[in-house]
Order: sequence, then structure tokens, then C-alpha cells
Amino acid sequence: MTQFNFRPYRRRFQPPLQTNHGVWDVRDGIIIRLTSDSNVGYGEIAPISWFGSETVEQALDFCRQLPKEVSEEIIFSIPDRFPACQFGFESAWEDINCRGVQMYAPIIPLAYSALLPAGKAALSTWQSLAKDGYSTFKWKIGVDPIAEELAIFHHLIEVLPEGVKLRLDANGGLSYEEANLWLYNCDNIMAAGAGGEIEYIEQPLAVKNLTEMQELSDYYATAIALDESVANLTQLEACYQRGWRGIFTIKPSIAGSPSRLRKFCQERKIDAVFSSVFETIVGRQAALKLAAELSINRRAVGFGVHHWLEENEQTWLEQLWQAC
Ligand SMILES: O=C(O)CCC(=O)C1=CC=C[C@@H](O)[C@@H]1C(=O)O
Ligand SMILES: [Mg+2]
Repeated sequence: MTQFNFRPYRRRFQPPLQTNHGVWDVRDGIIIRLTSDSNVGYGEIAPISWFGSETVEQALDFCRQLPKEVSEEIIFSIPDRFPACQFGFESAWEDINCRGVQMYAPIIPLAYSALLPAGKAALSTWQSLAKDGYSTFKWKIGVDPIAEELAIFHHLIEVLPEGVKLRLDANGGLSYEEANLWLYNCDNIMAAGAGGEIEYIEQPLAVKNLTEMQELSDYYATAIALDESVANLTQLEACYQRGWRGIFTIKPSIAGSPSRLRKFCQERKIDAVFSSVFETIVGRQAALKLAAELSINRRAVGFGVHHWLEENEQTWLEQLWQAC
């Protein structure tokens, strides 16, 4: 049998993350550890309840009600209403069975995308990130009034060097009219041959508006990526069944069972872009392993560095187990 224990954690974003969902300043999550004989495996439960996953509290309650010894059967029968727990436990199970966690994210043959701050701050931050080697950036829209954001966008896309890609993420916050206006601007800018390339607009409309997003995807040249609409395996399958063949943003940490996600992506051969939930090195290395396996179009992964107060994650992780 395999012993199980867990540690909740809280890490503060520096700076806080601004999106259409609001301001996000701390990341709460759970690190789980499986030990069997001399083997140790780690996993991470990093929910995003406003994306439809369980809450951190629900995940903690789930961990508390588990026995101290867990079996493969327990892990692979975690209910679908706990997708972050499915990911965390199954990742730890995979980890212990490949004899010990790699404490550094695997070197993956994929580029990373860096998240720019919302608003006009993006205009003064992309340069240092470009110097760090980033050539794909994501910028949150639907945060400030659309006229302000369009003005910043026109400036930003003009100054970005040739070949740099820009992703716009609305987090479902645009109206149908605003989404049309954004896509119209994007198409025109690309037709005029701007400096940077607009890779896609992410989740322009709310989850309930898949039909409208399919219409927009058919009408405009600029690609659309679903994110909140495909946050877990049930939603992934549903959107695929309803005919979505655009880009699927996959956040492995909240999607659910990694083995079932692997099967879905391999069978459906979807155009996937892998995205962080601002998890720690534990969840990140499990998610990046899936990204390396399943990114058939080699899109940059949305795991660019988000600044934490703790500089050294390895030390932070070791202290987490010493703390209690
Ligand atoms: O995908 C990326 O480039 C970084 C991760 C990211 O943008 C997000 C992570 C988690 C919640 C959201 O605020 C946001 C997203 O909507 O994709
Ligand atoms: Mg998104």
C-alpha cells in the first residue's frame, strides 16, 4: 500500500493578477506526497473554482476524508467533480511509479508564452521579457474600457518585432459587439502587415455563447481559442461534440485525470495550447510533461514566469514538509 499525506500552501502573486474575473492576489493549493517503500511521488492540487473546478476548501475536505493509505483504485475513482484532485493524485501516482519527482520542470522542446500585465503597463514590460528570450506574449483584455484597450493594442502590435506573437485573453468578458470589434481590428491589422502577429483571441465570449464563438470563428481570419469553455474533460468532450475545431486552451491542473486527457488529445488530435494555473513547480512539471507529449502544433505554453515572493521553489517545497 501507499502512504498519503498533504500540505496546504498559500503563495502571494507579485504583482497581483488582473483579469476580467477580477484581481487575483494569492494562489492557494495543496501539495500531496505518496510514499511506498523508498519511493516518493509528489502531486499538486491547484483549483480555480471560477473556472468550474472544485474549491480549495472542497479539495482539502476531500483529502481529509481519505485514508492514510491509498490504492490505485482509490486514485483512479476520484469523482469528476474534483478535477484538480484527479490531476494531483494521478500525477503523484505517475511520479512515484517513475521513481521520484524531477524537481525541475522537464526541458520541453516548446517555447513559453509570457503574461503581460493588463492595461498600458504592457507597453513598458514586453521589452525586458523579449530580452529574456520570450517571443510569445499574452495580454489580458476586457479589463479596461474597450476604446482604451484598442488604442494600447494598436500601439503594442506595431512596436512588437517581426515574428513575435501576441495572444489576447478576454476571459469571457466581451459583449458580442465588442468581440466583433476586437476581431475586426485584429483582421485589419494583420491584413495591413503589422510588426507582431496576433496568434488568437482567447475566450472572447462567455461559456454559454459557444454558438456565437463558432460563428465569429467562421467569419473572421483571426483565430479564437476556448479556455473557460473547455476547462475540464467533460467540457472538452462537449465542445468537440458540438463541432469546435478551433484552438483548445488546456489547463492540465484543472482539466482532470491526466490519463484521460492524454487519451482525449491523442484520439481527437485537437489544436491544443497548454496553460498554467499558476501552480508550483510540482504541478507545473506534471503539466509540462503532458504539454510536451500532446502539443501537436507546438504552440508556446502559457507557463511564462509569474513572479512569486518566494524565489527558490525547491527550498520552499522542502520547508513545506518540515513546517508541520
Ligand atoms: O495561459 C497563460 O499564458 C498563463 C495563464 C493564464 O493566463 C491564466 C491562468 C489562470 C487563470 C486565468 O487568469 C488565466 C487564463 O484565463 O488563461
Ligand atoms: Mg484564459
